[in-house]
Parts: sequence; C-alpha cells; structure tokens
Amino acid sequence: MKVIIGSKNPAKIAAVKNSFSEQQIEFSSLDIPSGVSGQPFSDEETIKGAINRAAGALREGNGDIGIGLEGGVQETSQGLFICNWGALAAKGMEPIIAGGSRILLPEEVAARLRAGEELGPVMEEYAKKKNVSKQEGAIGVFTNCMVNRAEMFTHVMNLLIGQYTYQQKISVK
Ligand SMILES: O=P(O)(O)OP(=O)(O)OP(=O)(O)OC[C@H]1O[C@@H](n2cnc3c(O)ncnc32)[C@H](O)[C@@H]1O
Ligand SMILES: [Mg+2]
Repeated sequence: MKVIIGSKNPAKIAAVKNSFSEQQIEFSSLDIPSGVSGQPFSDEETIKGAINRAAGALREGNGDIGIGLEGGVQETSQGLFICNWGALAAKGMEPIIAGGSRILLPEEVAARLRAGEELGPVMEEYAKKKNVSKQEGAIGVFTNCMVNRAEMFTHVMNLLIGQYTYQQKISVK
C-alpha cells in the first residue's frame, strides 16, 4: 500500500509514519497546495485545506491513500483557538475527516493573527526560535511541550485510520 502525504512539513510526516505501523506501507510526501489561505481562519476553511491536500496527494502521488493535515485558527467568544484538521482520501469514497486538539492562543498572539499575520512567523518571534511549525508547534510551546505538533497530528491520524479501517473492514495498524 502506498500512502502519499500532502506536505513536506516534518512534524506532519512524522505523525503519518507513526500512525501506520504495518511494514509493507510505502510513504512519500508532496508539497500539495491547500487551496485555502496561508492562515486558515475557521474550522470550515481548515477542513477544506485538509481535504484539498488529501485529494491532491492521492491524485498527484498516484497512491492508495492521500493524507492532508492542516493547521488553522477559530474565533470563539473565549478568544482565538488553534485548530487542526486531517483528511484521508482513497479512491471510490468520500474523504474521511478528523479534528485535533485545540487550545486558546494568548491575546498578544491572537491580535497579530487578526491583523493578518500568519501563526508560523509570529510563533518564531514569540518563542525566539526558528521553525516552530516544523518542530513542537504552537501547541508544544503553549503546553510546555506536554503535547507537540507531531503528537497532536498523530492523534488526528489515529482518528483517520481508525475510521478508514472501520469502514473498509481491514487492518493497517
Ligand atoms: O508545509 P505545510 O504543510 O503548509 O506546513 P505549515 O507549518 O505551513 O502548516 P499549515 O499550512 O497547516 O498551517 C497554517 C499556518 O499556521 C501556522 N501554524 C499552524 N500550526 C502551527 C503550530 O502548531 N505552530 C506554529 N505555526 C503553526 C503555519 O506555519 C502556517 O502559517
Ligand atoms: Mg502552510
């Protein structure tokens, strides 16, 4: 079985590889455009990004399963939450979707996003280090590394693979 990941982000690739434990799976990754804004600003937009990447990965990578993992933010009465969504696409079925953990962003970070900046560069300045989005992520920074971005997306992947195998009555774990 060939699994195509619609991103070159190492935190996302690690999450996908962590979740499929069967030996015979071949992985590859392609930088698939999300088709939504660089900083998705709702669950709806983030879900669309995840589905577009999963469908794009399946199509471009000529695999059996395409995976799209997408980060965004969602406004609420409590403030701005980070949200994360995943989609799994395979031929002949509707994409499967699953959501990840969400935590509130500090107001200082949220205000910059509302003003049009992207979370990735804002987090680099806030945490005073490079490549936060490829490593622990905002979720890692704000949970004191109790949950990093790869772990968060691993949970999303388990939700996706679990639903897929339930529907297909197969096992890939
Ligand atoms: O290469 P891709 O797959 O696009 O990886 P990415 O890190 O850009 O991830 P997303 O497109 O899914 O995320 C949308 C934006 O939010 C940022 N972002 C999302 N989650 C983040 C996190 O946990 N920590 C830091 N930045 C994050 C990211 O850098 C983008 O600016
Ligand atoms: Mg991106």
